[in-house]
Amino acid sequence: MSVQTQPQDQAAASASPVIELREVRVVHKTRTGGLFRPGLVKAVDGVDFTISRGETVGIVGESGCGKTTLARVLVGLQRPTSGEVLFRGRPLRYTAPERRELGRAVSVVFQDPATALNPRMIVREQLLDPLIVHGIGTPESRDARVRELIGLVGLPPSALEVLPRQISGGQRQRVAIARALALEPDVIVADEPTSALDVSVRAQVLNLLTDLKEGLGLGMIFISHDISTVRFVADRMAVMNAGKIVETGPSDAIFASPQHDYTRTLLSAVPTLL
Ligand SMILES: Nc1ncnc2c1ncn2[C@@H]1O[C@H](COP(=O)(O)OP(=O)(O)OP(=O)(O)O)[C@@H](O)[C@H]1O
Repeated sequence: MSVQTQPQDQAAASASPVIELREVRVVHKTRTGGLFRPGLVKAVDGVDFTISRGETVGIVGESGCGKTTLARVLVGLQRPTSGEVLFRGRPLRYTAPERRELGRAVSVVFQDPATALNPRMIVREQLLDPLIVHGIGTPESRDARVRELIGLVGLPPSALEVLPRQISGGQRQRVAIARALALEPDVIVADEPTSALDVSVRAQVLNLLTDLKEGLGLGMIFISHDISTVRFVADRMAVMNAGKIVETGPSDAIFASPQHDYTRTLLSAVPTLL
């Protein structure tokens, strides 16, 4: 099943897809098959998926359904076992220059900012790092960009001078988001970006992500096990179960009238106020 662009996403419809997956499968080898006999897990099982600038698509499914493996395919960290990945319309061959270009165009925000950031580098260095690695700008323009980035995520310039452990979990995730924006990506993949945070700061980080993608016209793939959070962020969602996308459509329509049994199960776990 593919995730199609809706009429309300006119701008996105006219933009060409940044990433397109066609019948993508990823099979992992595991050690659980028995002695001398590795088992195989179909983590992603025949997924079609498209994302363009300006579009937000949520991916929802319970733990182990293949969301993170799919995210890794989307950012080029995982090669599919079969199927095709198109990057800006061309089949990805995973050459070093292509991976570099993909790394610039599609960035990722992971669940836990504590592991995404280097504990020994101050925030300024963490934000400068991608700019230096990609040879972008002069020392002066990089400094200006770093100040701009920290402002974009709602932190004061003084936050540039601290180590990750000197700020809160929510502030660390803001730094991770700033880092993900450093190379002006077309698409951000946010993989459970609020799951490791205190409940009290989750909404702030979600609001920041939605404001940024609207302000910057980014594409966003928002991944979560929580269907209510996905609905809050994404106009459209893809429901994933056992490696397959079993249902896709506007988030409100899926809430109002789920078509697949698995989606109904996810919705039955959503608390209501009545
Ligand atoms: N590197 C790996 N080697 C072997 N099996 C793996 C590997 N990565 C994932 N798997 C297995 O593939 C399946 C999908 O895992 P994946 O992490 O993509 O799902 P997920 O929906 O993101 O789950 P979670 O939210 O728990 O991370 C699971 O059965 C998992 O155990």
